[in-house]
This record gives sequence, structure tokens and C-alpha cells, in this order.
Amino acid sequence: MLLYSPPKVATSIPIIDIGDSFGADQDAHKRIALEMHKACRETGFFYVSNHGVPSKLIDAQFAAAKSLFDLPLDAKLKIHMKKSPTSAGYEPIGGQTLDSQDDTAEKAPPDLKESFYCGLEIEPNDPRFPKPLRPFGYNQWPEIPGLRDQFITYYGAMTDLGARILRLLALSLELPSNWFERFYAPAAAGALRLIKYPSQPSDAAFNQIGAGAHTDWGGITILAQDSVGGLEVKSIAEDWIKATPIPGTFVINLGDLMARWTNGVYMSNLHRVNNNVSDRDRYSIPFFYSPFPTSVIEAIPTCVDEARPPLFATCTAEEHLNEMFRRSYGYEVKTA
Ligand SMILES: O=C(O)CCC(=O)C(=O)O
Ligand SMILES: [Fe+2]
Repeated sequence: MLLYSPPKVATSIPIIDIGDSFGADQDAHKRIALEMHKACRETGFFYVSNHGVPSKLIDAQFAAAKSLFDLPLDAKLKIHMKKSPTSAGYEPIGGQTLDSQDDTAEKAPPDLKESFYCGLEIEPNDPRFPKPLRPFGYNQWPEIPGLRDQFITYYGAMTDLGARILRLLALSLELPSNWFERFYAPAAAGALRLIKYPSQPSDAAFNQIGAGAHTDWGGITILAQDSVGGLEVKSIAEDWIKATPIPGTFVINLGDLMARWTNGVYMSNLHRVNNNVSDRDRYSIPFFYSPFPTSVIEAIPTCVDEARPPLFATCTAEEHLNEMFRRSYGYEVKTA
């Protein structure tokens, strides 16, 4: 059983080298898992280095992002996410208010960002998806040569890395390394997102920033960010810590479903993006690696005991994600 002790105040986000997870030495896997365990209790954020994703592939994904956002607005609006039954596509500036998770709080202004989502590219008659299901298929691609192939390759690299990190997280919770796999079958729910944050204008509304404070909703997030900076993470002492860009790393953070699985032992932490420090646009590429929508999420055995009864009600992955989508976009996803 994992003994619950109060988390420490973190002043920085650790860099965890996961290179040894590619080798066979199980003790090395456990050492990495222990580092993750600490980070997940302190902030729910860590960087990974030696992750195995080629820098060329990441650079090409940023180039693809730039070419997409450089399209004229009318070309982007033709692939608006509201036109896809799985909400894959383009989100214009002001389309989402991430600081909206508390349904009862005063509404924050919408985010100063534009974005694009794609899900898993599927064949038309894939028996796993008889009806539209987020985030599977119904992707809308802009007319940019090679863009779809680039996305599919990057998406594949992200699902491989996501599965690797989940195996380490399972070890970090004293579970067999394949423990999470059943929840990611018959397919992992991976949502690949591109975001462009304009430099915040001086006439932005009070409290209007690139992305308002929010937690991520799903399993884990794998974030590639450019060199501009602006991502900030809440510490337990209620300070905001900068997740400064570090070349060769991804930022990993845990979503709400991981907090539910771990009965709150691991943190799904608040974060926000503030692009008021530079006069440059900022680009980022989050990949949300979540369980299959119908997976039932409840506290895992190593995180519950008499002194720490389950904190969250049981839910399906889809119920939680759809509710959070509704709060931040102001409409319901109409998938099966
Ligand atoms: O752009 C970033 O650095 C973070 C984006 C983010 O938090 C999100 O899309 O959930
Ligand atoms: Fe986020």
C-alpha cells in the first residue's frame, strides 16, 4: 500500500531522464518510476529527456503547425471543429475558456489562442467505432501537401511515448507495468492539438491570457513547446512556477483521470499560459493520451485504505471529458 504523506512544496519541475526505460534493466525502470512518483505528488508535472522521439520529427510538427495557422482565416474556418462529429478541426481565437472548470465561479474571459485538434485517423468501416466517438476519426485536414502524413507519424510517436510513460507510472504506483493497458484498449484516446498564442495585446481584457488556469482532463499530457515560454504551473504553496522551455524535453503532466485513479495521491495540477512577456507568437503541441472513452475510472487498490477512502465518484472517461469540454467550450460534444 502507498502511504499517504503530505506533498512537499516544489520550487521547480524536475527533469527525468527516461533513456534507461528502453533497456532491460528492471531496477533502472524502478529508479525512473520513483522519480516520477515524487514529481507526481509534488506538482503533477515533470520534463522527460532521452525520450526517443527524433528532434527532426518534432521540428517538422512545429513547421506543420505554423503552415496551418498561416492559412487565411476563411480556409481555417472551413475546417472548424464544430463541423466534425468528433470535434476535430480548427478552433478560432476566443473559442475556449479554459478557466471555466468551476461551473459556479464567475466566468473568465476567453483564451487568447487559436488551436487545431486531430484524433486517431481511422478507416471508414473500423468495427471499433460504429458511431462517432471522440477523438477517433472525422479529422478535417487543410489543403497542405504532406501535412496529414506528418500528423499521423507524430501521433504514432506520441502514443508510443504515452504507453512508455504509463508503464513507468504503473511501476511508480507499485503495480505491474501493464496495469493501465486495459483502459487504453481497444484503442488509446489520443488527441493531438496545435496551439498558437499571439503575443498578448495591450488591450486584452482584465485577466485575459493565452490559456486560463485549468487542469487537463484525461490520462497524461505530452507537451512540446517552442522556445518562447509562458507555461506556468501552480505549486502547493499557491505560487506559479515557470515551466521554462528546455531543449530536447517534453513536459509531462497528469490529467484528472490520473488523479481519480490514484485517489488524489497524484496531482492533476492547475496550469496556465501567459504570453505577455515577449512580442513573439508562441506555438505549443500538446498530446492528450487518455483511456478509451467507455473505460470505467475508479481508485486503484494501492491508493485506497481505511484512512483514505475513495475521494471521487466512479465515472467513465467519456463522462468526465465531455463534461469538461462542455464547461470550456459552452456546448456539448454530440458523439455516441
Ligand atoms: O500551451 C501550453 O503550454 C499548454 C497548453 C495546455 O495547457 C492545454 O492545451 O491543455
Ligand atoms: Fe492544459
